[in-house]
Amino acid sequence: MTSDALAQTRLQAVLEHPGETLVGIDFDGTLAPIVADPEQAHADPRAVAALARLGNLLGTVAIVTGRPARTAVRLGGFRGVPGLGHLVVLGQYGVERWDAATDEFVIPPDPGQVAALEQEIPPLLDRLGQGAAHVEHKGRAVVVHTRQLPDPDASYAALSGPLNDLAERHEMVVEPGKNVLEIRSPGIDKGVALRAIVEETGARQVVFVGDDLGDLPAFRLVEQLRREGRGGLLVCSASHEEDALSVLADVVVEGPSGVATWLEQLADALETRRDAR
Ligand SMILES: O=P(O)(O)OC[C@H]1O[C@H](O[C@H]2O[C@H](CO)[C@@H](O)[C@H](O)[C@H]2O)[C@H](O)[C@@H](O)[C@@H]1O
Repeated sequence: MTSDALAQTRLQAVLEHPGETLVGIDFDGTLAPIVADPEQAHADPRAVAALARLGNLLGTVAIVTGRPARTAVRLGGFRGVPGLGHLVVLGQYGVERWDAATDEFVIPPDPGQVAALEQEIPPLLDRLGQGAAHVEHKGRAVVVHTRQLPDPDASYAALSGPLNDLAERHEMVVEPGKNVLEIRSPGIDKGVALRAIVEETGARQVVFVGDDLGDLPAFRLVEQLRREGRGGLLVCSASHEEDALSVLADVVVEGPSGVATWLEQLADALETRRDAR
């Protein structure tokens, strides 16, 4: 079968079994455009509207993000949206959770070593001539951004080794991303998070939509689920910044606006089938 035919077959399985389908979707670069200030990364309203339609059609819709769950809920504008009454947000790579149905957050305490590690970051950045880098504090993780620096790629290269060494000394790991080096605890990733919600919901078809290296474990998990006999469809939100996911994807769309269009088309197709019954 050609890859196009395979993608079509995988989509068809979703269309035929929406009630047993889980859609997992990343936030930054997928639902929200990449912008310089992480506090200004709001979800595309078209994507949120499409997710609300899908919330009435599919078994489960879950946001799986590196953002803290509270931040994702706020920047996504997900609270109180009709159709998103059962949305699940898995934040900080699955450590945190928000359920729209109860409006409850489950947020474990921050790991103790983060505070000590954070204190070392400003002098380290200064020593490396990168003192203007934006530092995002996420409680259980800390993120150094190079996007707003004069040469983001050179700064990224200069910071990568020293931040990895710092993380290692504090028994943490670096999650690389688009102009970001995020220091966080090991042991959980989006693949682990996605596996847990797939088992919890009993989903037989899993769609995952992502754009960056942090989404790779979720892509790998969907490949694994296929080997275990479940259906899986992978959608890449493509950009010039990262191409690791496009080779694995069944569907490649152009950034968050392409994702919004793809979600709208999925909702259209599912509604047409529902109305024809
Ligand atoms: O798992 P995600 O939802 O993709 O979150 C991963 C990281 O995304 C954020 O950074 C990215 O988006 C920023 C806003 O558009 C952009 O400025 C940055 O360059 C991107 O890498 C976020 O700030 C991090 O905390 C997340 O870990």
